[in-house]
Amino acid sequence: MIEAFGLTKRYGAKTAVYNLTFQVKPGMVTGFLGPNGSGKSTTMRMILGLDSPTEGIVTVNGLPYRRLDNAPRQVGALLDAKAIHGGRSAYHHLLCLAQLSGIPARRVHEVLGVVGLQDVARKRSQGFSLGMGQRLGIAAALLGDPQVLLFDEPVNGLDPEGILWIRNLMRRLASEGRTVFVSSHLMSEMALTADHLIVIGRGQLMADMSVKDFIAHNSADFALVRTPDTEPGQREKLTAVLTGAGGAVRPEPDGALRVAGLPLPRISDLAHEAGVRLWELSPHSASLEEAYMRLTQGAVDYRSTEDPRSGFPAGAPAGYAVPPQGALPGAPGVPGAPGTWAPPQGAPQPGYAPGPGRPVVPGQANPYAVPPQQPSAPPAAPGDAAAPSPADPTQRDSEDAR
Ligand SMILES: Nc1ncnc2c1ncn2[C@@H]1O[C@H](COP(=O)(O)OP(=O)(O)OP(=O)(O)O)[C@@H](O)[C@H]1O
Repeated sequence: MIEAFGLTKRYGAKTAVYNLTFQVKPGMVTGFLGPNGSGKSTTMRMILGLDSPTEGIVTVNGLPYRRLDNAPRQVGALLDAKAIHGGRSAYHHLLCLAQLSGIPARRVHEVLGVVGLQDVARKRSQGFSLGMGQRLGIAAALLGDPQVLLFDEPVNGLDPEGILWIRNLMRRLASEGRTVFVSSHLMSEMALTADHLIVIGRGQLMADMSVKDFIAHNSADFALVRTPDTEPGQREKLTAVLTGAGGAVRPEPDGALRVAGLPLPRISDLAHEAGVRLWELSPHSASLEEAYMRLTQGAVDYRSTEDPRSGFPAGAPAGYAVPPQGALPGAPGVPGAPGTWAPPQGAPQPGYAPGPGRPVVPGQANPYAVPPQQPSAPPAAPGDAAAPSPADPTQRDSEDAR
């Protein structure tokens, strides 16, 4: 059992965690959710005695971590999977940890098997992929066969198979009666893994309830209603009618209306009576992810803004400029249709910008342009639509530990 009472942590003027009181009970997986910078890692560090609370207290099995007798046998944690001596093999890394806590060497073999790293156990961990590093961190957490386990973002960098494996592992550990506390940004993942949720925003408690209750409170049904785009007055008319009938109506960014509190046949009848034509009337359920976003939207520290692309023309988003129709061999003749043409492989064209998202400015020297290799190819025409972005260069680490 983990118990926090009035837990507060300040770093100078910054309050990272404020007055948190909660319990993490044994026999279940408790998800610890919050946006970036909301104080999850700080809370976990305080639980593990790596940071001292400014105010309040947090205990594990009734005592602050630093007062626990042979703490690694009672509490296991994955905090930062990269915090490993890269020159050591997985086996030696775990053996060192085991020796420090009086854990027998045979346990190292056991946990290597549990996390599926037995075949690479003698390899230096600096060559490990992100997923292998996570597995090694989890092996270290399991080493002392502890009753209490903390995992900070354990699915980071894992592929779908790895995520499923972690989910099953957490559930199994909880079913053995252990206390399992897992932080994540991903509501959707926690909905599948956790029994209970603790949600924080800007360091403060926002929800502490079972996943079942969270779903019951937050996944309200609603209807999406769309009137003809060509008749904007219809949308306003329908909004007034539905609101008057007791519906909660909210405009969606794409022009549809989101209507809660009225059944679909009633919406249809009301629209018919008001003489409003409908292009769409469809049932929906708010996802848990949406409910979580709604809950925490006032507590998000980092918000993106639109990219105004000042000085760049509209319609040339990807760094390719489509030349005039028929100008290049192999280009299908679809003039000006974005996303229908890609340059032939191995033949960069004028105006090609290496890397996604670098637009081309017609009439200006393109600072990213590769010098033309085919002098006969014509320059990009101003206002031409762009072809699709180059392939996403990001690639997942291969997960060779399995
Ligand atoms: N050592 C520190 N010194 C100063 N500020 C800190 C320190 N550690 C954390 N913070 C600040 O405290 C706040 C909470 O950080 P924390 O890392 O606990 O959040 P988090 O929820 O784990 O974020 P993420 O999901 O991005 O990992 C942040 O604003 C962070 O910048």
